[in-house]
Amino acid sequence: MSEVSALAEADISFLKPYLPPAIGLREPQHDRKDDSQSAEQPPPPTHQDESQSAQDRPFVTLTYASSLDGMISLSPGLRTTLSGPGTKSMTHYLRLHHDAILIGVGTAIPDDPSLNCRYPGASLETQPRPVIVDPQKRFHVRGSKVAQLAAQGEGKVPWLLHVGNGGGDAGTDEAACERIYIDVGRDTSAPSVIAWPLILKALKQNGIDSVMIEGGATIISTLLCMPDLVDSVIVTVAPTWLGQGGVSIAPAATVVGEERINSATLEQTAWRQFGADAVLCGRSQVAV
Ligand SMILES: NC(=O)C1=CN([C@@H]2O[C@H](COP(=O)(O)OP(=O)(O)OC[C@H]3O[C@@H](n4cnc5c(N)ncnc54)[C@H](OP(=O)(O)O)[C@@H]3O)[C@@H](O)[C@H]2O)C=CC1
Ligand SMILES: Nc1nc(O)c(N)c(N[C@@H]2O[C@H](COP(=O)(O)O)[C@@H](O)[C@H]2O)n1
Repeated sequence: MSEVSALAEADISFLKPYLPPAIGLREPQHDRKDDSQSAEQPPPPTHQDESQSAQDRPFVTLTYASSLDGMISLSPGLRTTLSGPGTKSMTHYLRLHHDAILIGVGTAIPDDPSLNCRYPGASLETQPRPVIVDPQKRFHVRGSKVAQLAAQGEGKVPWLLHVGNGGGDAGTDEAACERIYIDVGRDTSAPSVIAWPLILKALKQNGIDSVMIEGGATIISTLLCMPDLVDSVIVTVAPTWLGQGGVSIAPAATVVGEERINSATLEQTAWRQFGADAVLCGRSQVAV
């Protein structure tokens, strides 16, 4: 039996307002559970910055699974399952509705993820593009799960985002991926850090209109402090505590004058239970 099953109509209605606007185009027309329960309808999707986003960046969804103590893995580099069957199916439904899934190399190396969509009815055409932010070329894509799935026609060929201009020798991994080089300029104190507007612009220029950013901790924590770049946030909360020493989602502290203020807040929120887990959807609140 598949580990991922079709969502009930009420679950889909709950998620819909937080999905990229193209919703409907990729909906499999079969294998959906019937469910007469109707979810409350939050407001329709809005874009954080309509004029800028439509041109320069895709629709951005941040999504991850957290424990009750705000952790996403038991220890750095340890793949940790938090989502139950219902929220796992929800994640694959989200994957179905985005053009790309993005993770950092800090997740790609230890997790060796599949990054494909196993939702019932998903086809190769509807698969999201796996994207790995790997500025320093640390990920060996040949032999990785994501490359194997692409070779088997069960996922798309992954894109690796690097710093630079594409110079240098081609490595042995070339057939298994496509590389996108982003020039961050020479005069920078952090030469391996790519500004997020540049990452998102590169995706948009390569035809990505929606991206689901799944982690890890560094990437999610950073983007939570950039609400103008984020359209939706969808968090699975699992009823468990991972304990001290785990990897947590914690945006940088924000200080205004001499006062500590909250680092990030969601608005237009909605909660729903999927099996034993709770799912929180919201939009990043942009400071005025
Ligand atoms: N429960 C959940 O939902 C999830 C849990 N996880 C867990 O999270 C953990 C990994 O988190 P973490 O170690 O923070 O890794 P990340 O996946 O956030 O990757 C961090 C690395 O990505 C690169 N990177 C990130 N942002 C940028 C940028 N703006 N420009 C250039 N490079 C960038 C850097 O690579 P470099 O160091 O090479 O410069 C950085 O060290 C794992 O334990 C994983 O299992 C991950 C996803 C989801
Ligand atoms: N939603 C969610 N729940 C969990 O419990 C998780 N551990 C993760 N991890 C993320 O999903 C990726 C694995 O994807 P595949 O199933 O291998 O396709 C992993 O790399 C994390 O990004 N997510």
